[in-house]
Amino acid sequence: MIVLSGAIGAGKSSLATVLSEHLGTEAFYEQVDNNPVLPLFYKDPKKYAFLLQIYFLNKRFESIKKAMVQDNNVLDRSIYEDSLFFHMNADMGRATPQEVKVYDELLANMMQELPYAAAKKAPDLLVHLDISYDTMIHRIEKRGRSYEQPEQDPTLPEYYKQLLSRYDGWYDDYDYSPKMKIDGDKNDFVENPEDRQKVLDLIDEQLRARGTLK
Ligand SMILES: Nc1ncnc2c1ncn2[C@@H]1O[C@H](COP(=O)(O)OP(=O)(O)OP(=O)(O)O)[C@@H](O)[C@H]1O
Ligand SMILES: Nc1nc(=O)c2ncn([C@H]3C[C@H](O)[C@@H](CO)O3)c2[nH]1
Repeated sequence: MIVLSGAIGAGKSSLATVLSEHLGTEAFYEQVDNNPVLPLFYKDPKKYAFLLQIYFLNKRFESIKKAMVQDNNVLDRSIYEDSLFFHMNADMGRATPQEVKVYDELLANMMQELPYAAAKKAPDLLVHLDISYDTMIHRIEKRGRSYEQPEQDPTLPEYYKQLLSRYDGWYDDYDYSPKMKIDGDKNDFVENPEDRQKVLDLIDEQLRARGTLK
């Protein structure tokens, strides 16, 4: 299983589609448009942060179990980033220490079950999409989910900045699997065929080195 990571609008879903088509495997997408809790969270984060996190954790675990049955299936966000999101929200006062404790223990418990529920415990490769703040805002606007737009909520730019800054340390510390970084500012794998090929070649190279691509 290949897992993608990156901040909001980094291009994970887009790359999941491109990469899974290239490899002839299946992509598993985060529950967004059909997620009943996400708009509630953006409207009232303090009330819904914990519920949203449990929702994502449950869906992510379900996707991992399905994705891990075949080499090179692509998951468009890692379970480890959910924890990054939640701890940031908790630090902002949107979850209680008790909720954090319950979440952390539930996550640890579920991760222990993973080798029994799925074929492996960790991904074969993490592909991180690195983007700047300007790119993040531009992509969020381009995609146009109403509840994510800064004009809906003046605190969102600060939320996005904090999220991005936490991602730097998160990637450096990530050691559950081999990892690689793609410059998501410079490589337009959505519209530019040359950039797309370049990114696919970089990923193929890593997969060959790991023996999951012949
Ligand atoms: N490398 C890229 N170059 C140019 N545009 C891109 C690139 N990657 C994604 N986009 C565009 O940016 C927007 C967000 O992309 P996408 O939905 O794939 O991001 P995401 O990381 O899955 O976001 P989220 O975390 O919110 O689900 C889309 O409009 C997409 O077409
Ligand atoms: N609070 C919170 N915790 C998560 O684990 C999490 N995972 C994703 N998201 C939000 C970001 C995008 O708006 C949207 C799509 O990625 O969902 C999250 N929000």
